[in-house]
Amino acid sequence: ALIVAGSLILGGGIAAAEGSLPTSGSAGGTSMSPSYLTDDAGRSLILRGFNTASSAKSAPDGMPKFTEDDLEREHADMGTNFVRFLISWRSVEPEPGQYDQEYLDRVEDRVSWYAERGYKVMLDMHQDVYSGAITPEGNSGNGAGNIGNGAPAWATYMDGLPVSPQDRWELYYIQPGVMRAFDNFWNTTGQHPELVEHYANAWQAVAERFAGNDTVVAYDLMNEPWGGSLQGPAFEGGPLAALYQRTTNAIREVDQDSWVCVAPQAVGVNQGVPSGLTKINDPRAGEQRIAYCPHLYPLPLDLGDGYSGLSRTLTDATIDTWRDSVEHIAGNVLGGVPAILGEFGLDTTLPGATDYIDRVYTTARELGAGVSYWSSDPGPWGPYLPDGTQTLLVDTLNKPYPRAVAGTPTEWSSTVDRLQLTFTPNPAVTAPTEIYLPESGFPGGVDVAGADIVNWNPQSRLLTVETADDAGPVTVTVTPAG
Ligand SMILES: CN(C)c1ccc(C(=O)NC[C@H]2N[C@H](CO)[C@@H](O)[C@@H]2O)cc1
Repeated sequence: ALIVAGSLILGGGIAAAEGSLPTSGSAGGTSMSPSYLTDDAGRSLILRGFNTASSAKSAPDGMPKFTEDDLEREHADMGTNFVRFLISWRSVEPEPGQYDQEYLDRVEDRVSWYAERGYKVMLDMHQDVYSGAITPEGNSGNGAGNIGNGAPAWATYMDGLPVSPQDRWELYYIQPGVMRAFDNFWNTTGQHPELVEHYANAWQAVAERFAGNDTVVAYDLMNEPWGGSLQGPAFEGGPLAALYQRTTNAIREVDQDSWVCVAPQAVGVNQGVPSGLTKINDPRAGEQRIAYCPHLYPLPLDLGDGYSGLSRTLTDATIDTWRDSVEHIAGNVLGGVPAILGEFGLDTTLPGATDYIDRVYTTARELGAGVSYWSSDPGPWGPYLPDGTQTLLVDTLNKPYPRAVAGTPTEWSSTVDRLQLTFTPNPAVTAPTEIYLPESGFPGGVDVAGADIVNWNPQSRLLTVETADDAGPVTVTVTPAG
């Protein structure tokens, strides 16, 4: 089943995505007690940032149109601490078995921009519609494209099947040539067992470069997977899980510490349909460092009414079922792993946009999930228009949040001028808890109840606090100085 913009199109030869929306309550999941990625000091990370950037999809050099000054502005305006940074298989492995170290140098340069500002980076092996090589006009070079992107041309086997022009980019997914390219990649055809091997080895080459880099905290193995002729649990629990396991094993040969993030299939699950993803085992010693990275794009939002009226009601229902599925997959299926909302976003000019964004961040906060908003690219979806004008997103996102917690957070909430955090300190963590405070709510000094101030830096907007080790759950309340 192909779901696009308010309509459901049943594509021929495709098993409809299985699984029905849970009618009420949890989708069989148990409300998970959130777990978190941690930094080298052992602090629980609460990650807030952007996808950067869609412009990388068609760039010959694989880099986003995003400068260090752009990052400086984002950091100053919103205090973000995370990025889902788009990389591509075509750029990593331009020819079979040849890994482009100059491309990885360019990625490492960008990672250093984030490192200098205290960010964590998740590398996203991005694809949409398999590859730019699915159409001659869409392919600006070895799979760089703005219709499709991701796979290199040499890994794109359409077997001569057609790909005709489509009004909407999403519809290219069910074009015969694209379906075949995916079926060959997943080896559903039995003709190309080598492609998933190349994919896993390309990830190993990336992990080899960043294994010792503390800023790169996670690898998002595949963006919005599409199973071609295979859909739903048969795909997610079959070739998708197999690719994730093979790639995790390959990464762990060179990198024991980064989190491996696995995403469900996009169609259906982005819209709240329960995922059929199955367990991925982490061969590392100690705690499993697998994370779950779903996306959220409620279909009703595309009705054009934005987050208002019936569209809002249906969107809320979607968020509820989506949350149940996240709790079930992250909490039960994958074994109590952290979640990162890898993508969500909307046209900020739509009615109710601020309320929708707030609703999603509240859901993420309750799930203990990180968030990377789609996306930092200039335009009405993002924080800035092409002329640099701020959209409502900047003020909506620029709120206090705990960035790194010296223990396990149990709940937190904030308004522009108040933050409250309850957590159970971890005596093994000696680093202080770090909190971001926007200038709009904290123009001067700060008052802290429930903890001792270690430092307050009005330039970086970072407050650090510490609590007595032997305390049980502590509640820290931060307000502007009286
Ligand atoms: C038919 N298929 C497989 C399909 C259709 C639509 C999307 C989508 O809108 N995804 C949401 C956003 N995510 C990408 C980047 O990852 C953006 O281009 C989309 O707006 C995905 C898959």
